[in-house]
Amino acid sequence: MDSSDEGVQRRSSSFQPSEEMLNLARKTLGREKLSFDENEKYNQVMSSSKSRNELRMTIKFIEDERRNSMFERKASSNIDPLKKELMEQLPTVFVTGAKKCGTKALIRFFGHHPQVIHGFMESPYHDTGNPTFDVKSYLNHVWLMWKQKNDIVDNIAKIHRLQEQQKKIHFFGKTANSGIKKIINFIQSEENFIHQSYIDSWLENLKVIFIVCDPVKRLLSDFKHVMASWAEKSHAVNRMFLGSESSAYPFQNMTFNSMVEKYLPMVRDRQEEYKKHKDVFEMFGIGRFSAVNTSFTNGPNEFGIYKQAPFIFDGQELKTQPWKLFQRLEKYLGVESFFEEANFARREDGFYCVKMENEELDCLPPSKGRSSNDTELYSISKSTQSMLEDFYFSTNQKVAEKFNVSMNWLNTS
Ligand SMILES: Nc1ncnc2c1ncn2[C@@H]1O[C@H](COP(=O)(O)OS(=O)(=O)O)[C@@H](OP(=O)(O)O)[C@H]1O
Repeated sequence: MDSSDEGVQRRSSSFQPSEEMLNLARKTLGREKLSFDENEKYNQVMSSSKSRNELRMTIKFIEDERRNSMFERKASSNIDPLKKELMEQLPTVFVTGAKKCGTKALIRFFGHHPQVIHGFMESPYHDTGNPTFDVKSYLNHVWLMWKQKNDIVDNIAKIHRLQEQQKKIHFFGKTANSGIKKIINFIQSEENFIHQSYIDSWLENLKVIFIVCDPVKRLLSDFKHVMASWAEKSHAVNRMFLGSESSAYPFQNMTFNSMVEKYLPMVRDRQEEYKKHKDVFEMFGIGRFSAVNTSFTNGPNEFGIYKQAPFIFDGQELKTQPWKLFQRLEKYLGVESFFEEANFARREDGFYCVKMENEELDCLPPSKGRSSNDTELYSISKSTQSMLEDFYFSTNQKVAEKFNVSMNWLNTS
């Protein structure tokens, strides 16, 4: 049995659904018609919250197994992840930060810099509990990014050009902070997994860009995306089978104000109760940016596991004067000057896009940038605003002071 098999074994042992539940869950996922007996069973399951939850866990169990086998196929694909060339392709700049603050816009637009390579996909670290397998899968994935070619990027050609000109290459990856830590811990503790000299110099030079943004607007954006996917996926399995109070869609019938009114007091004052709603817990928690404090500092000149200070900025800057932000970022990375106002143009709804050499615009897909279509559902009352501002104030202020980040929203309260 190789190490990846061990991972699958470990994953499967925690929850073992019954054959009957598996059958029901498979049919549910495949939207297959149920026989009379199965239908009876299904109604029985749905009438009790305990067995409904078991069905939900069984569906998740099947989905996890499918995903794991997909990773396994990837990890054992024709590229040997242990090959030196591949191993030495870890991102040299990680783009991370709070969800919905603009990580995609940053990586895609800054990727037009002549010294930057980025892929047209995220580089998530999937934690299956088997770090050897997970890091191999990660390496495979970044290898695909490294050599990607489409209408907008041609990485191989760009890499060749940079090598010929003997210019430094910066390889951008969009990976969550927790994943970055796991990768670093693994390659440091696993002797000879990747050449030690490579690891040492990689870590010494590794740069991290962390995006924050107004936590109230961020929360609203998260809320909108959940609501939109709820509306768009009316036939989604979750929606059909998980009942109105499911943890996947706990606020489907609420406005933003009523959602905050219900859940914020739980987050703040009644954490035990709140733990039942893990997804919502995370949704509120992200805007505290506590990951910045825990990841980057052990003291004024130490940055935790990182050797270099992070570049932290307010994602709002991507919407106002992105070229100014990009010029600061060029300095931080030590790359040649490239971006100026003329590299940008606004799309119809006001969001910026990058103007490419052929004059065409490179914009984010329309699903990004929904902030403009406000409705009653998404309005923020004064009391919601001030409750949320109070909730986020002190943790945000700490980050602003320690890392000298300008956070305009802190001055309004
Ligand atoms: N130029 C441009 N085009 C489109 N969108 C832009 C741009 N600049 C910043 N943004 C903002 O990015 C928000 C999405 O952030 P993320 O990419 O971090 O979201 S995600 O967490 O990866 O899903 C997205 O949030 P919403 O407006 O709520 O969709 C945008 O506000």
